[in-house]
Amino acid sequence: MVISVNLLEGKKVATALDETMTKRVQVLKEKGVTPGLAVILVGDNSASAVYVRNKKRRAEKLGIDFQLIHFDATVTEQELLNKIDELNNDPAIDGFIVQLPVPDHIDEDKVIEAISPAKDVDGFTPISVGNLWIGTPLTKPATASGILMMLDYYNVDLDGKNVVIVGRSNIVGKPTAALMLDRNATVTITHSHTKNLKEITSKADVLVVAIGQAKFIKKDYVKDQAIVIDVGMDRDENGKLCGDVDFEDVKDHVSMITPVPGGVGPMTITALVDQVIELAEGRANG
Ligand SMILES: Nc1nc(=O)c2c([nH]1)NC[C@@H]1CN(c3ccc(C(=O)N[C@@H](CCC(=O)O)C(=O)O)cc3)C=[N+]21
Repeated sequence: MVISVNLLEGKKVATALDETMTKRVQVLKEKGVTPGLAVILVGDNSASAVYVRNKKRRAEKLGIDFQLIHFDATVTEQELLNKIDELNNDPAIDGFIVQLPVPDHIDEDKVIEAISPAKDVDGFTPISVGNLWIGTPLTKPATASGILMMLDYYNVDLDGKNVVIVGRSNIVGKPTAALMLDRNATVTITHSHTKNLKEITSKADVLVVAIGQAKFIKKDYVKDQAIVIDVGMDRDENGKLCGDVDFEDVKDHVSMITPVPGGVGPMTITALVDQVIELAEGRANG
């Protein structure tokens, strides 16, 4: 008998959760409130364009007003800051994000700090990050939140589990650690200077990988029957989309694993639109 690997199918979970979210949007519309999401995209990064297109598709499917503000790569920092100020004060916009990365001549920290924490659906402003770490989140970073929504869907209990996160980015590694700590997991964050990485990752009950290196994690990094969450969006030697985990190498060794594509990516978008709907619900209820 061939036992096939248990996939954490983000794409299917996302579709299942869309139903409840669509209903929430309908209830809001009956109250005269349409959730509004804006995305600021700077330049022509082709990966960013794909992600933004996916966000637009999902938002519109749910009945959310979606506004794309696309600036040329040559936009000045001040023009970008002016647009952010405008969105901060636009009552039709419940939340917005500035798709990262921005071009080098623009100070990313300055841009993020200009976003009103009340509309920061990425959860990237210093106020949002502080609130996340003290356990009173205003908004939650979408990838981290999407990972938890997916684990909840599959009834994975994190309490007391050994979680190892590979990658310490502000967008994924750190916020995922914060949310999992809140679920009483024992969390270790590893990174490029970590010594004996393999020894640490192979003790993980749940291994989260977000480093942006194609197929970096092989079988010998993974504990038998571990749960593996692959946040990577990389290209393999043939230019095919793949993750940070060598799926074929580890798949017979793990209890559950996210595919790439179809895993964390769609859940990131689910978490983003969920956040926008939640803010709109706050607006509707005054
Ligand atoms: N301010 C900001 N917030 C973000 O949330 C943000 C960002 N900047 N910059 C880039 C990363 C990346 N990200 C993804 C979203 C959707 C997919 C997604 O839909 N992935 C599909 C396939 C995509 C494809 O076909 O290439 C999948 O995994 O099945 C992936 C990655 C959001 N990010």
